[in-house]
Amino acid sequence: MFFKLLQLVRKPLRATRFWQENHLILREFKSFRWLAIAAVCFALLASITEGFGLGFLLAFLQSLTSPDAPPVQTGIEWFDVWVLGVNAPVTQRIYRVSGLIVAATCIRAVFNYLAQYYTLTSEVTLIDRLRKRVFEQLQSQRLSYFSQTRSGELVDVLTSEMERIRNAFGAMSFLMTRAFTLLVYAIAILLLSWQLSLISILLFGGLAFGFSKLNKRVRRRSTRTSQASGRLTSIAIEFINGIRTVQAFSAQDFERRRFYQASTGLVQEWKTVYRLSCLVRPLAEASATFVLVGMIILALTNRIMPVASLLTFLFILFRMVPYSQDLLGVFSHLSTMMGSVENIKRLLSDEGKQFFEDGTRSFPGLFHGIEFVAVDFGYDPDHLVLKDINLCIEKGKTTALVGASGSGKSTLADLISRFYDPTAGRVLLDGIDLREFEIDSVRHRLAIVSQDTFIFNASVRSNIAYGSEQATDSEVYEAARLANALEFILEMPEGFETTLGDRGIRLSGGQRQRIAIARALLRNPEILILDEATSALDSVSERLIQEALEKLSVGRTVLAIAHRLSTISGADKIVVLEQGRIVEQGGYRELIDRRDRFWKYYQIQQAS
Ligand SMILES: Nc1ncnc2c1ncn2[C@@H]1O[C@H](COP(=O)(O)OP(=O)(O)OP(=O)(O)O)[C@@H](O)[C@H]1O
Repeated sequence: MFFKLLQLVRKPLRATRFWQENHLILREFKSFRWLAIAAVCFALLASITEGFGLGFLLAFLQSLTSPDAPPVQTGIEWFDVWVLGVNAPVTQRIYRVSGLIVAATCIRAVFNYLAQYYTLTSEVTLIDRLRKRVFEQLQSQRLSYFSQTRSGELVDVLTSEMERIRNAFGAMSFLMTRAFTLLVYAIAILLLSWQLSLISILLFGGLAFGFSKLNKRVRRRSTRTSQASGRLTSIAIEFINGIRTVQAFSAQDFERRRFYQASTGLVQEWKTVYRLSCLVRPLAEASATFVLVGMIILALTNRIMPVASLLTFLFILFRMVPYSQDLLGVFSHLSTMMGSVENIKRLLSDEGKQFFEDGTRSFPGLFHGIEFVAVDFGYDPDHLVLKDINLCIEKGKTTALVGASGSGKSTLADLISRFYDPTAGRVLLDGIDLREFEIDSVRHRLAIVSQDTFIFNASVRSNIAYGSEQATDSEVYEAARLANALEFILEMPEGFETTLGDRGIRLSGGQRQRIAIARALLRNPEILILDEATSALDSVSERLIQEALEKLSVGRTVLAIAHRLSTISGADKIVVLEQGRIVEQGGYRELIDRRDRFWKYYQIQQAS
């Protein structure tokens, strides 16, 4: 009694835990619950119709084997008399029952069709919702999240893992329909002979228990296949994205080894899973046949029931066996999907993630300037990249950042766009903390022309109008003209409609940069961040770009990160960074005359 009570309490607890563990996925059902309910209802109706079919089959067999015995009846008088024809001659009864069997099969087929349709529709809707949620989650992550996570793993979750979840959902709905039908079968055999049913349930229950242990082992191994698959995708994506570097450094062999190793590793993991999961079906088949044969012998030797009932009983049992096998097979298949479920849950979960906290003020535009007050910053808080930065970037002026590679110039610029927040200190826009502003209102007035401008696999026009979708064709044309990009764009086969290929692979470095300048010009930004390309350009490209940048900078607040000191001779203020600290600042001539840090850089560049 005590144990029964304990079990009653434990069941809802287990259901609650299941909900808690999977609510990130399960809550998505809300949006398509009617579809799911329709699927369940039709599956249920199909199973009930199957039950009727079995009743008709019993009546059919009875009429054949014992024509004189009273036929099985439903107890509903009008149905028994008018439809089953219990009072009619035996041949007519056989015809009627045959017709009923055909009708039940047809109706069941219709219900099955509807159940399957609604299930599949629910399936794709669930995946659509999950994919969008994962995407939203990624959108709300800080930039630091992406530098800590391998892009391949994220892509893997958005593509293959989603596909596996879709399979899992399909398997679950299959499980549900099979379970309904099995329930109907169980009721039917119980009605035919509860003793024989009890023996079958005990024996089959024992088998199912044994197989659930096997499934648990499969589940544990499957998590490792998901990890291995993520690793493989990561390597593939890195290889494709870095193909220029791979070829330039003749690193094909290294990449091949890395890829082959990961691929073979994945195969090994799958092999281990398959070794276990493939055991389930044949083992189940063999043991079930053994049990069934035993039962037939038992029923025949002990004459437990009339022949028609025994035939129906066995017919149902024979149908139950593959259904139960399917059920077990699906369980083990589901077990292999648990790794994917865990990966998606990890992405959807908020735990351990730092979300971007947006401000509430709308940024009205810059009136005085941007100020850094005692700013410290470190990608990892124990290792500061910027230390005690105090700096004023005046409105309408050009401020240039100079310093050795790795001194923190790009990082400092990134703090203005709020890609990162200071570890200590504040960045102020007209005296107000940047964190108080709605970031979109700030970014709308800001443009970045950086070393690694991303070119999308879209037309030249879409690339220039990226982020300014409302721009007219003539505005795009004008921006391209001002950016000195018009000439090479018009030379392309389809002009502005030419597709640029993955990451702008069809463009030269200088052309890419001019597209970036046109993109910035179109935004007409108040604040401009220029991260000069470190890669050397030919002198014509350099002059064209410099000219375009000068046009772009007119009347704007500019923060320029310079590698070539010649490009910043016109800057209003030059700031020299060394190991994350400002070591010198002032006008170009003033710093040259001071003959200190900036002068040293100047000397080095002059010499080279
Ligand atoms: N996403 C990141 N995660 C961790 N560390 C980073 C990241 N980006 C840059 N760093 C580190 O921060 C330091 C400053 O880098 P930053 O890119 O700001 O220098 P920089 O002066 O702009 O260099 P360069 O002139 O070569 O572009 C470097 O030590 C760099 O390794």
